[in-house]
Amino acid sequence: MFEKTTWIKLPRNVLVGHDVIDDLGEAVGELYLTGRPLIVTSPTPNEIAGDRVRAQFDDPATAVVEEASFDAVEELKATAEAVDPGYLIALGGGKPIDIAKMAADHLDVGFVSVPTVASHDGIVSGRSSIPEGDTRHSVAADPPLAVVADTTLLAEAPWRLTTAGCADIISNYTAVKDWRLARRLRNVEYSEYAGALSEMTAELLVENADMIRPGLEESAWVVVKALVSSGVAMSIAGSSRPASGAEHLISHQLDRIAPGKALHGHQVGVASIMTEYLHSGENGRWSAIRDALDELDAPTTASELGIDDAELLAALTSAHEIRDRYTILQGGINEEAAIEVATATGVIDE
Ligand SMILES: NC(=O)C1=CN([C@@H]2O[C@H](COP(=O)(O)OP(=O)(O)OC[C@H]3O[C@@H](n4cnc5c(N)ncnc54)[C@H](OP(=O)(O)O)[C@@H]3O)[C@@H](O)[C@H]2O)C=CC1
Ligand SMILES: O=C(CO)COP(=O)(O)O
Ligand SMILES: [Zn+2]
Repeated sequence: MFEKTTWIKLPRNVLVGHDVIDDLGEAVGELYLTGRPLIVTSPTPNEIAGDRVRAQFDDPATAVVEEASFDAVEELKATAEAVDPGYLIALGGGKPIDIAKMAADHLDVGFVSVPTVASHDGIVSGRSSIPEGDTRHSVAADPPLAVVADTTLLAEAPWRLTTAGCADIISNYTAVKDWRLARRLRNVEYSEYAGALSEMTAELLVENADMIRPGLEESAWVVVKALVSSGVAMSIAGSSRPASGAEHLISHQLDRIAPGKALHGHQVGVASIMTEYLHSGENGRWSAIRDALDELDAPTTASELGIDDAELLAALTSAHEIRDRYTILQGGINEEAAIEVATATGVIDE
């Protein structure tokens, strides 16, 4: 008997464009939500756009979060108990969006994502990534009911955050390769639809790389649409598999070994150059991934990440230990092989 059930949760309204933050009230109105909103933001986005958001709602409450942590989620839930919101609006980068996403899930209310930076695909996905001690937990939660991404604001945000978003998308190439490998060798459930969407998203971004430049609204548009697509691929898959393979394992290890040194997207981009080499060898597409990252001003070496060679090699050789996810690094890579891949790809100097 056919017993599979598919349950795909996706945003209902996705609004991307010039000054669309002023249409947030209308976009939320179409969701038939009731009650007052609790706006979850962090200091800079609150300063930049908080008043524009608040002006569109009756009796909004605001919570400003300073850090991404499980304590911050609990504090937000306590604030929500006091203000009794009908739904949450997350305004900012990954930090307030992840916290609001997780708190909304616990409170059983909806949330709307209003990203002010295009730094990674978590701004639209159904996953929160919350650090705890030297570990990072990737927690499943419902994706946003709506995403309102104002390209005017996103184009003005720091360029390095946008290049990190681009690199997070480019890493989808190797994430999908790892997923297919896991299907072949471990019979892991695989979605052709999600895999193809994720790969096509990376392809489109690379094809448009020459028009992704600082300060250009068109660039913000291309990047945020790619992030939305990647989030949709994860929602279809019901996991982060289409966008997170061995390159993400290496990045998660770097977060433990060298915390705070580089952005998530930049780490997964550099790691992706190496995992592509491991998949396809010296004549594979690793140099195309490196060139695409370079064209987008994203780092391609450990030193550009601000990470020293020993830290990179430690992350590479221990990445397989942190999660039960079959990838090209299954069983681990030894020190000699790690040096070989890192030097052959130019990630560390010979
Ligand atoms: N869910 C997922 O799948 C993933 C989640 N993450 C999580 O996301 C977080 C990192 O994401 P990131 O977006 O970098 O986080 P932040 O929310 O910390 O934003 C990055 C920085 O940009 C500032 N900022 C926000 N908007 C603007 C703007 N328009 N102009 C200028 N500055 C702005 C913030 O200011 P301020 O300091 O005032 O907030 C902050 O300093 C981490 O907590 C990480 O764990 C990472 C990868 C994947
Ligand atoms: O960053 C992500 C996808 O780009 C989320 O992946 P993780 O599940 O590894 O946290
Ligand atoms: Zn990522």
